[in-house]
This record gives sequence, C-alpha cells and structure tokens, in this order.
Amino acid sequence: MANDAQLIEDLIGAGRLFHRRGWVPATGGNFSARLDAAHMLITASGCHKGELAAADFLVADLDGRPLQATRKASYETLLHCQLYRFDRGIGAVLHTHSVANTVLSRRYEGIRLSGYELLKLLPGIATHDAEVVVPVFENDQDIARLAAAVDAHMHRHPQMPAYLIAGHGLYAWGATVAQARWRVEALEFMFECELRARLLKE
Ligand SMILES: CSC[C@@H](O)[C@@H](O)C(=O)COP(=O)(O)O
Ligand SMILES: [Zn+2]
Repeated sequence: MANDAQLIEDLIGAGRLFHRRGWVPATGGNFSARLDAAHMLITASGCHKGELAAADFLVADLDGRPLQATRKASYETLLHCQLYRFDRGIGAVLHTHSVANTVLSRRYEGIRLSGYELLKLLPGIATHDAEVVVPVFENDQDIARLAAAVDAHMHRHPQMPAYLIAGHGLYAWGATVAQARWRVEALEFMFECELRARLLKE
C-alpha cells in the first residue's frame, strides 16, 4: 500500500483537478484514503478542496473518531466509514458537488447510464453494452442516519458502483486514490452527457 505522504499527495492532486473542473466549489466535497484495516486519512471539515495542504488531513478510525483532536474531521466522515467497513477492498473515497450531479440528483431517483464507453471504468463492467443505475438517496443532515440508509441499500445491491445524494453530490470509491479519481471522472462525464441529452429532449 502507498505510504501516508503519497496518499496525501494523491488526494491533494484529486482536489486540484476536481476544483479546476468545477466539481468541488468552495469547501464542498471530502476525500479519504484507507491506511489499514481500522484507520483512514480524511480531509478536515471546512477546507477548500482545491487548495488542500498536508495539514488539512487527519487520521480517524473507522467509527469516525479522529486520533488527534487538533482538527475536526469532515462533517460527512461516517459516509466514508460506511464504505470502508462494507468492503475491505475499498482504498479511497471521493465526494464531489458538480452542477451535473446536483441537477440530476434533484430531479431523478436514480440515474440510468447505458451505452457509454466510459462505463468500463466502473467495477465489473467490460463493455459499453451495459447498464448501471446510480441510486439517489434523500439528503439528510443526520449523517449517521444517511450512512445507515446507504449501508442497507448496499447490502441489497453490493454491485452499486457509486451513489448520489439529492441536491448534494456524488460518492465514488476505488481500490486506490487513482482508481477512485478515474471513476469520479468517468461518472461526472456521463452525468454531464445525461444532463445535456435530457435538455435536448425537453
Ligand atoms: C459547506 S457546504 C458542504 C458541506 O455541507 C458538505 O456537504 C461537504 O461536502 C463538505 O463538508 P466537510 O465537512 O468540509 O467535509
Ligand atoms: Zn457534501
């Protein structure tokens, strides 16, 4: 596994890229990477995700408790914990607030993606001739309750490649920071296509 410094560098790079693309406006979004079976690195709450520095990361356990009490972990830490606890193969979790994911998630209960070449970036898909539905959960400021809803859904649909929160954003993950970033890039591209295609039809 990559060392802490490399993981932080990779997460800072993802933040810069996502901010350039307009996917993490202001302090929106949060990022994490697994350190071991019981710990993760996660962004502190309230920092600008395009301007992250090493000091903006802290170590927390998978119950969301920071090891050092110097900074507060992301408000949405429990959503990251849920994913790491659900699947030991998950090594990184990235959350974005793009225009496309926000508009689509306010309007639909799930986003059906089919026929896109970039679907092949998602787990278990080897052809464009496939279909996935990215579910949309109701937004909830009670993050423990939201994490429980996601967990219940994932137990019924373990192949779920990512999820949206209505009017809020995307959660995607991967075995490494790079893989999670590629999946965010692929999903945001397909959401942008869906938004434009749906506008054309209206
Ligand atoms: C300040 S608006 C965005 C937050 O409410 C939240 O949705 C978010 O993505 C960032 O929260 P954070 O606590 O910085 O990780
Ligand atoms: Zn958010």
